[in-house]
Amino acid sequence: MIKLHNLCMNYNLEQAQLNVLNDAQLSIAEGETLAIVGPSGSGKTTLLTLLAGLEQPYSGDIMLDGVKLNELDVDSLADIRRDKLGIIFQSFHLVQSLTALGNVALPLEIAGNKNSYQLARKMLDRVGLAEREKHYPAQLSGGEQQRVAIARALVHKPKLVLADEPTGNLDVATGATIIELLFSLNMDTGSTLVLVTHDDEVARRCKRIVRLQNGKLVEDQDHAFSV
Ligand SMILES: Nc1ncnc2c1ncn2[C@@H]1O[C@H](COP(=O)(O)OP(=O)(O)OP(=O)(O)O)[C@@H](O)[C@H]1O
Repeated sequence: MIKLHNLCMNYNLEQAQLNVLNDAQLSIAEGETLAIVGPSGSGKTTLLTLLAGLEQPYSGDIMLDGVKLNELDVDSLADIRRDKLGIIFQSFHLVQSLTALGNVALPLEIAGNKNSYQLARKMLDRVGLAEREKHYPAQLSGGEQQRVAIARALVHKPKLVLADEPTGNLDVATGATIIELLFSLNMDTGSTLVLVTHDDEVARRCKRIVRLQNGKLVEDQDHAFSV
C-alpha cells in the first residue's frame, strides 16, 4: 500500500542543510498498524507530512497504492487526501467556527456526500459525543476535541489514517481512552494506521514499530505483536 524508496528530505538552514531523511526505505501493507518512534527532532512529523502529501521530498519516491505522490501536483494531492486519508494531529486542528457535528461532517461535505450529517451524527455517537453535537471546539475539553478530530478523520472510512502524537496534549488517563478509541475504530474500518508517538506503550499496541535513526527507518525486530 505504502512504499518509500530512497526517501530524502532536507531543510535549508541559514548556513547549512539539515538532512532529516536520508535514503529512508519502508513498506507498509494494507491494514497494518505501524508506530514511528525516535528522538525529538529525528524527523517523525516530517515523515508523516510527506506521507500526507503536505510536503514534497527532496528526492526519492513515496508510493501510495502504486501512485507516486512526489510526481503529483497540489490539486491531485488534495484529491488523494480527501478520498483516502484521515489525519489526526496533536493539537486537534478543529475548525473553531464549526460545531462538533459540522467538523465531523466536513470531509463528507467536501466530497459531496448527500448523507454527510447523518453519517457524521453516527460517528459522533460512536466516539461518545452525541450529546455535544451543537457545541463548538472551545466548549469542549481537550479529550473531547480529540474525539471529534478522530471522528472527523475516520468518518469517510479512509484507507490510511495518519496520527501525529494524538495523545501528546492530553493527560495520561484521557490519552489512554483516546488510544483505545482510535485502535477500536481502526479495527472496525480496517484502515492502515501510521502513528507517531513518544509513548512506548502506545507504540507496542501497533503491529510494527519503526525507529527513525540518523535519517533512516529501522524496524524494531524485538517487537513481538501481542494484541
Ligand atoms: N520547515 C522547516 N524548516 C526548517 N527545519 C525544519 C522544518 N520542519 C522541521 N525542521 C527540522 O527538521 C528536524 C525534524 O523535525 P520533525 O518535526 O520532523 O521532528 P520530530 O521527530 O517529529 O520531533 P518531535 O518528536 O520533537 O516532534 C528538526 O530538527 C526540525 O527543527
